[in-house]
Amino acid sequence: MKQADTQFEYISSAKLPTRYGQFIIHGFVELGTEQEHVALSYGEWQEGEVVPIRIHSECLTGDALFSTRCDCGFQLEKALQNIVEEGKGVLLYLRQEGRGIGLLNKIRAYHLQDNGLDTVEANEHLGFDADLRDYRICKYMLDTLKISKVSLMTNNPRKIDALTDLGIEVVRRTPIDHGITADNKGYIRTKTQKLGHRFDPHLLK
Ligand SMILES: Nc1nc2c(ncn2[C@@H]2O[C@H](COP(=O)(O)OP(=O)(O)OP(=O)(O)O)[C@@H](O)[C@H]2O)c(=O)[nH]1
Ligand SMILES: [Zn+2]
Repeated sequence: MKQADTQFEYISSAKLPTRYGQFIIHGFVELGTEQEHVALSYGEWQEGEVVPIRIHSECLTGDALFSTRCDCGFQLEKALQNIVEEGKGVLLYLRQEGRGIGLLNKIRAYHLQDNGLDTVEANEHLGFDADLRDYRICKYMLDTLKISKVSLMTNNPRKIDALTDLGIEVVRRTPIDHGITADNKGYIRTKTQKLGHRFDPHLLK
């Protein structure tokens, strides 16, 4: 599995038993920034087979601290469950906290949202674009795992475009609309209106 790239490097893999099933965790590093990313794989596939995947952007508050301010923690859990139900799949866990602005800037952005700005306005107020995420490492991770065709769990069309531009065939999109709560409905509405996310309008009433 060892392969090198000028920008990314695969480091190592190990068993990762979880509440949902027995995954394997694969570690990667982005050279230069030394940013560390992981992929969790489950089951087996042939080269050229369509594999269910989720690209999950780090959200410490939602993924680890049970926040209901966003839908991330719910989506993370549902993605792992879906993969196990399908019998195979991969979760790419990218360390792009706060859509790329980092944890502390996300807390600054949350503070601005507590005072009335929406998620996009808050980023802009802090001098950032609405979404700074870079998906190039996905191609390297998927190549390492011998995946060229995917069924992608997402509500975000930008992820489909990013993978397609990188040469990964997105054969289908599966919505992942779990975790809509009274605390995050407004945030999700803003994502649909300003960031192009797709949600069933009935879920946001
Ligand atoms: N800057 C900023 N980042 C946020 C905010 N709320 C959540 N995030 C980050 O947004 C990222 C998740 O992005 P989302 O827009 O929820 O979803 P997505 O990954 O684009 O799309 P899906 O695949 O459909 O989940 C994580 O990195 C979170 O930390 C916020 O108010 N401001
Ligand atoms: Zn979140």
